[in-house]
Amino acid sequence: MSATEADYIIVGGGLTGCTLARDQMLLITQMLVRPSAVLLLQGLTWIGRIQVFLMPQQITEFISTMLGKLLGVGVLVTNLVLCPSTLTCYVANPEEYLILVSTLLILVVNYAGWSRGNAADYDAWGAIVDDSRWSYAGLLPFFKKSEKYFDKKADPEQHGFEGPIHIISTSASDPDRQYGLREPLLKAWTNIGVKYNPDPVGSTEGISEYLENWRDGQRQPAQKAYGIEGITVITNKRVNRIIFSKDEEERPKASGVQLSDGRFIKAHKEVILSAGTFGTPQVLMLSGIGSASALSALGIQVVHDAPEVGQNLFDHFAHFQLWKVRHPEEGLAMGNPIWNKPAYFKGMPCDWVVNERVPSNFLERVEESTQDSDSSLLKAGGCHIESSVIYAPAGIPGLPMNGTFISSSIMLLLPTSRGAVTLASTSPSDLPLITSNYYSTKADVACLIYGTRRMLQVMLETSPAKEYIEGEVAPPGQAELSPDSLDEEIEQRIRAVGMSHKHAAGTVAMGKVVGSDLKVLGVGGLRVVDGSVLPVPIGGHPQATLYALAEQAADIILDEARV
Ligand SMILES: Cc1cc2nc3c(=O)[nH]c(=O)nc-3n(C[C@H](O)[C@H](O)[C@H](O)COP(=O)(O)OP(=O)(O)OC[C@H]3O[C@@H](n4cnc5c(N)ncnc54)[C@H](O)[C@@H]3O)c2cc1C
Repeated sequence: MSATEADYIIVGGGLTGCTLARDQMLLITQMLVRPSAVLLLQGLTWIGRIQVFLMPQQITEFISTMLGKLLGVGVLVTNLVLCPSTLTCYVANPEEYLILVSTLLILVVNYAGWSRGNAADYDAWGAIVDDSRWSYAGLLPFFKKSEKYFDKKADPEQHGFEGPIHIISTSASDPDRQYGLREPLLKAWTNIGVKYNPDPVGSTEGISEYLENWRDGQRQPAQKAYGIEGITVITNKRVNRIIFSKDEEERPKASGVQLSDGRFIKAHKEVILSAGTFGTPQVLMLSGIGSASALSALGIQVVHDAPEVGQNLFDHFAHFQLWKVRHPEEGLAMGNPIWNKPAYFKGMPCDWVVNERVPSNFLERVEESTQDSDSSLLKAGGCHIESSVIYAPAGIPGLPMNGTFISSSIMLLLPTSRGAVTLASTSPSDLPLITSNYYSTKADVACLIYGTRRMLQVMLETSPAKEYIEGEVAPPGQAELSPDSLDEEIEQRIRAVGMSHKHAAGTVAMGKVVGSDLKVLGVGGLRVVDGSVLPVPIGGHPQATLYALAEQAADIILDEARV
């Protein structure tokens, strides 16, 4: 087949798109239409541009330094625009991001943090869509299929050892990767009552080693892990819209896509959208699938009235804090000469992840005072807060990387706030509008205050961590926080500096816009396989879940194709 037709067209070559493509290549000819979420780096004075939607301006300095250290090159991250109303960032001009130069190093922007959600989170998903394939037990074979877990003694009922994604812990990655705050932090968290959890699968509660998908000392993006050799790939072209014809019953059926250069690519079997939480609803709406009244108001011909397209946006909203260490000469933080060891850059400078449930008496108070429609999720048995300490001033602009500062992240695992993605205009090159609504429910406010107070207690009041921490460094214009700060003071701080953890999902929710077989309801020949289909938040970093989602999707599609 030529590049004007394919059996299956996958729109979007990000995490799920690459996974899906590889899984099906034995059976079908495919096309991956891919404007590529990559950073391109070259030489010493290189300029990189980021195409992803979600990079917060505040962390570009950290990323630049980290990448520069990792790769031994100078890195300048440019072209980012902060959209204040949404707490989300875009590149200024997504059409412009690919500057092709001779020797390119391609790097996907994703920190590689790896964790599954709690079993209860997936069980809630399976129950909502009434399909056990999306429960924890239903997804487990696909978690295992995707991973190559580093610890051969780990439970084979829970882990895979032959998959493409290499998972490794901080301590196993290199015997020389011994960060100075590792033991003090472990002891402090256990002294405050958190249990050590050696393998956070099924139940994620407790303190566990930080896990990452790195292979042989290098970050492992989806297209490298799965390999897209042999697949027809069109890069640097956006899909403007899906083209519909009619099936035998006169229902709309996706018959191909139109690219930004005007070309039409025909799909003999299916169009599969893997354009992500913002891209997928945008393409659907531009193609006439969305709220009929909103589409008509823009003059877009309605193919199927689906008011839920773009709704249900959620993210792991987070509060980052900065801390000054007492003994910078001991090499506790990035910037000290000790950090010239290559081992220290075999992943994120972090040892532990702490997953906690907010106590039930506290939650009951929240639930009594809240009207949130899905605060029931909080009761389901999952964890509500993830805390971690990073041995560098991540997320805070303007601070020197001189071995003096570290940072912490407190992340809402099961947010109850919901936002929306809508069209800004009928032009596919205009970015969609994002109304994040992050941190807008009482439950979210209460859970993040609880998590922030826990972090303050660990860092400032609990041995041995407190012996290493001189104090919190307040952002400009803000007062320092302490474990005794009032709830209102902590809330005010979070509202001033809180930000997305870049885990947005949910805008094409399963059960509302797509069925549990991932087919878009109301039309034929069209599926969605990406983070947008999650109906509810999952209390882990999304990668592990999305690889499993794409693996299961590939099975569903292959099974149907075999009939
Ligand atoms: C800075 C950052 C750090 C992160 N760190 C972590 C982490 O440490 N751990 C973790 O688990 N998760 C992390 N994530 C989240 C994780 O990367 C995402 O959840 C995941 O990539 C989502 O996968 P996806 O396939 O749904 O979408 P994506 O991977 O975003 O892929 C969507 C693709 O579609 C393309 N596209 C969009 N619109 C169109 C169109 N119209 N035509 C053609 N192509 C289109 C995009 O260019 C992109 O390549 C991070 C995200 C960011 C941004």
